[in-house]
Amino acid sequence: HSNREMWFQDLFPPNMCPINAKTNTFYGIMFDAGSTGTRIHIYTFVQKSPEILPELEGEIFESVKPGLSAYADQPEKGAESVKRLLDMAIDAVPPHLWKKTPVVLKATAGLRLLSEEKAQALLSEVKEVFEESPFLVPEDSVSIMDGSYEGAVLNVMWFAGQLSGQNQHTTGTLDLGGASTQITFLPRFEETLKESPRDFLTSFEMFNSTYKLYTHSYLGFGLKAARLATLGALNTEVADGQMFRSSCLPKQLEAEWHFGGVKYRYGGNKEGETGFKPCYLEVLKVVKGKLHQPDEIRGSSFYAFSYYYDRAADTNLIDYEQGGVLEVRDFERKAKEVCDNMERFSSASPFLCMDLTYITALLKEGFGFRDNTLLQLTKKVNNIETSWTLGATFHLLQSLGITY
Ligand SMILES: Nc1nc2c(ncn2[C@@H]2O[C@H](COP(=O)(O)OP(=O)(O)O)[C@@H](O)[C@H]2O)c(=O)[nH]1
Ligand SMILES: [Ca+2]
Repeated sequence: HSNREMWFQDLFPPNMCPINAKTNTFYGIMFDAGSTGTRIHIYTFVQKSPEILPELEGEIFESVKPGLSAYADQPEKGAESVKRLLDMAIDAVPPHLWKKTPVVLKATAGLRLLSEEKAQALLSEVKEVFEESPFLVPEDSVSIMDGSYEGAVLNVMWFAGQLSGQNQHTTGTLDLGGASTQITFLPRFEETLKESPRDFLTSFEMFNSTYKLYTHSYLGFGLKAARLATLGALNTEVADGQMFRSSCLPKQLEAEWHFGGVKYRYGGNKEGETGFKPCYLEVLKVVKGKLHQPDEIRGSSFYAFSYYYDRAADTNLIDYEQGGVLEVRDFERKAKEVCDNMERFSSASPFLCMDLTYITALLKEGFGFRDNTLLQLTKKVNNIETSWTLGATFHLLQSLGITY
């Protein structure tokens, strides 16, 4: 279908062809440079007339691991991983639209955790790759994204009903990345606006509407950063051969782990305690009192993405393809099951107990959700990855005047 359309457009420029007179097809290329991987999203939009919003027609998605921050000391190699993904766009976008197709990379928490100097070196190598490509390179095309923007574009997408259809009961979105975590919702009560820190509230314009949002990104509270925090290894100088131990890990375990360009040695409590109870106490130190708890969300339901989804799927709480609906207490039940029977889960990641326990503590003690708060776990809707990248691309196309 799309091949025919391209053939058609090449022969008859849209403005000369009566059938096509009002149909406008355009593309947007958005890179998500996350802490654990780099992903390219190539979106196709179709706008049938100036009065209605463009529709998302399709997406091409590809990803590579590790993320850019793993190339902290080899920025050129990092940029190379971006170039390989960008080559896909050369094939995906028809040549006559290259110059009108913007390419943007937004880095999230992984780069925020690097030194300014190393992060900038990576970004400028990537910028060079973009400049050498045939695509439109807007100003600020390569940057570290503001955490609240990340939350906003993810949430607004859902509210605009572009993807989700009508779901009036779900108030907001939760995203759990490797290095940071976001919470975003549309406040319903005046009280929430009054008692929230000022920088947690933002106005956001999209789809010709203004949304007043509560949104915050907690840096260092992503799943992988939380592992380090639980081990006591986050933001510390790691001495050579230093060993970090936790009751959340299998007793006999001793291993190595690379994150953000640093090598960590970690292991279980050989002699001491292991299991859910001591683990929960360890993890609690990481979250307790560290997050703002808006009253009105305690019993609301939320969409939950990324590692919430991945860990729920890993432990069969939801179907890997379909997703599902869970209560907060389901994560706790599963955390107990895994932590109190670590031998039985030895084929899974050694961090499974810690991850599930962290998710439980983050939801209950961090955000203050109730045991029966509903979480809607979703990965794809109509075959489109649910990601902030779609909202950000839409926003970008609007600001460049590429849509009508
Ligand atoms: N559905 C979906 N999940 C994604 C996508 N990109 C990343 N993720 C998830 O995001 C998590 C990793 O977070 P990451 O983005 O690397 O770290 P961050 O920089 O802290 O946000 C994992 O759970 C991934 O499965 C995507 O395009 N679609
Ligand atoms: Ca992310």
